[in-house]
Amino acid sequence: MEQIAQYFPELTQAQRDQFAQLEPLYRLWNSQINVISRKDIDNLMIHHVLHSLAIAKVVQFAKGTTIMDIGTGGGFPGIPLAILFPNCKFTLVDSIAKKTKVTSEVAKAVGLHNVEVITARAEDLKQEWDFVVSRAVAPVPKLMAWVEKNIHPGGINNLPNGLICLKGGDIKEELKPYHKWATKWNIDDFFEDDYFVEKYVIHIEV
Ligand SMILES: C[S@@+](CC[C@H](N)C(=O)[O-])C[C@H]1O[C@@H](n2cnc3c(N)ncnc32)[C@H](O)[C@@H]1O
Repeated sequence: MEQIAQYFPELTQAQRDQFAQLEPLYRLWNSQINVISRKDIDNLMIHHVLHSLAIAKVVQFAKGTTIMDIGTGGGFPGIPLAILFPNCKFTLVDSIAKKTKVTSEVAKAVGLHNVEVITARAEDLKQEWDFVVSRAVAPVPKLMAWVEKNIHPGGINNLPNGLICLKGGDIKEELKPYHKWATKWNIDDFFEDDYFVEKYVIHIEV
């Protein structure tokens, strides 16, 4: 928990309590349904929770903003973001029901009233949101092909509505078609752990 508070000192006690609940909850659920690599569960707070929160270092979602997390798996980046932004509405989507079961149970146990969880394929979603967020799901062109229809342009935030994804390694090729609309931030400028070297937050305006 202190690893999170160090970078987000303005957390309320309620949010600190919610973040602190994540580790025991994910340990319990992950022993039944694998949503995080078993080798990585000891690194939950840095590799999964803090990594998800890198998005909050590039955009402070305003009250009422709607956000969809596509391919949320066990709830990343959606669950940590929903704790951090209690006045925004999050829809967490994955095509695999076993994974959305874990996400729903964690959201319920933590008392997140700003989260709905849907089992569906991205391609079939009809609803619209301000932002779509995503980690480790598909290359940017594929993500955009799936979800561009679900993002309405404009918005009330410091970044225009669009796709925000967490990416790593060499992403030059996948960003090429979007170079006019994409912005990239190095996560190791925000957080000190070596895990964040060559990891990026990417925003693409619609
Ligand atoms: C590698 S996991 C990443 C999970 C989570 N975002 C994370 O970072 O821990 C990729 C997830 O994307 C989901 N997924 C892949 N294609 C999808 C699609 N077309 N629609 C919805 N979910 C999809 C998979 O079911 C899987 O749970």
